Amino acid sequence: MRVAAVDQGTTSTRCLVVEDGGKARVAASIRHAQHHPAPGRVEHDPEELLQNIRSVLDAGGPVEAIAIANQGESCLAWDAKTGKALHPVIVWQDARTARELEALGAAAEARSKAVCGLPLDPYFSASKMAWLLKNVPAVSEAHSQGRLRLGTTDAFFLDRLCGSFRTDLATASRTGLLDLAKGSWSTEMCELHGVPLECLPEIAAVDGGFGMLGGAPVKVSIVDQQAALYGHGCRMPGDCKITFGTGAFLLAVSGNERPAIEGLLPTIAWKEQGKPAVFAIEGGVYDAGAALEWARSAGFFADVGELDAFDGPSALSRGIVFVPALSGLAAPYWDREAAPLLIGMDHATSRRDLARAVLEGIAMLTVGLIDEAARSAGVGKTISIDGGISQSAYFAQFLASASRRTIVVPAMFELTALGLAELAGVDCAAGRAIARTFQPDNSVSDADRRRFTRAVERARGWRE
Ligand SMILES: O=P(O)(O)OC[C@H](O)CO
Repeated sequence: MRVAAVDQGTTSTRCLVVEDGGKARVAASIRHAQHHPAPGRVEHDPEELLQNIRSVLDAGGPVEAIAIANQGESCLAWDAKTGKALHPVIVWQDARTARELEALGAAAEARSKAVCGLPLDPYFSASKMAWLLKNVPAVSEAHSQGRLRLGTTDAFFLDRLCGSFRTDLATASRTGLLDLAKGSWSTEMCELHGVPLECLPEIAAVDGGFGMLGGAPVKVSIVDQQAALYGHGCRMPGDCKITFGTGAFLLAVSGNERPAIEGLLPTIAWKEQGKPAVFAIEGGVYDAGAALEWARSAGFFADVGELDAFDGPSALSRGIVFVPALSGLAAPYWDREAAPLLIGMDHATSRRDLARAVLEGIAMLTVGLIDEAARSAGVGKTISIDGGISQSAYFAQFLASASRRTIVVPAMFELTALGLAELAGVDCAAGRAIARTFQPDNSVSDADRRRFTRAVERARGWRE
């Protein structure tokens, strides 16, 4: 079978054509514009994303099936009659609704955690959809005329491309509106946020079938992180992956019951037709690749090749610490007021020390996620990682040593696409070879770990 696996992510839209045996080729990859209309706001042009999906699929040529991954919590409003978007996509990184959520108070947050497993953070779609209704006249007008559709980007793409106004259970679990126990939209959460339930898409299994596109069925639709979890081959409770993209996202399979956890989040890993939903625990670092991009623009390094190896003891062990809280701190802190912190330099500190501190800071925030995951639900001794930063041998070794776990890097770079193809029925087992393995050594001490924790405490609440 030949499947076009489309990864519509935060920064680009990619299409890989994957065949049985896991043989994959990148057909096309197109970057799209990031719009920052005001501080803390991040938007995408929905028509640009749609056009990019069409273009990368065209480049892929004829296939027997299509599978699409979406960028998670990013969402928008559109007109049911014309299909026209009524506002740009509000991207998952966008924090414009922080105040509104704070005003909802602690009792509301406790209900949100109980019903959908998520805190009241602007990261999730619910408050973004509410913002659209309250602040965009075209959206409230469409609502009063019964023409409004609200959804994550997948529902918009599928509606426009295949005439199928649907989302899947895994993506729905990222909105803050899903009743995790029932697997359906929660009336209580919709009322809490002021999101009209009747404007939301129907919820399907990830392989529920989403209509036809260019003569091929869209067999699979799912969040990119969950697709990557599947692509890493994680199936059993404790199997864990971390993807280092714009942010860093840890997911660990937890089984068929909602995991009882604190700090990290229960989420749906996937739900295949005729099978029970599989749960995962999830934790994110808002800025991973994004922090590295910032470090590059600040002149800490010029080329990623410079980040593969460093001499001598870590920056952290020498007291030079970077906390990459450019967008605040996500799990387990949920602190949008945290700010980036770079501390511990002296007259001898070099540009290279700073670049190294940035890498180590990203790794240390991720170690915090691993520790939390291990505390609450269990994480195996081996963790599989992917994404841009995973290619730095220094980073992977540091992560292994700091987390006290074996870190493996698969040979296949495109794990999201691999997961999509597998969910669509392509046999990819042969494509899942491990390229590199990093065993923990004693280069990161308990004192180093405590030092980083102290730096995080200093970074918190700065933007108050
Ligand atoms: O598009 P990515 O790869 O940056 O992933 C986005 C995440 O799903 C956001 O939660």
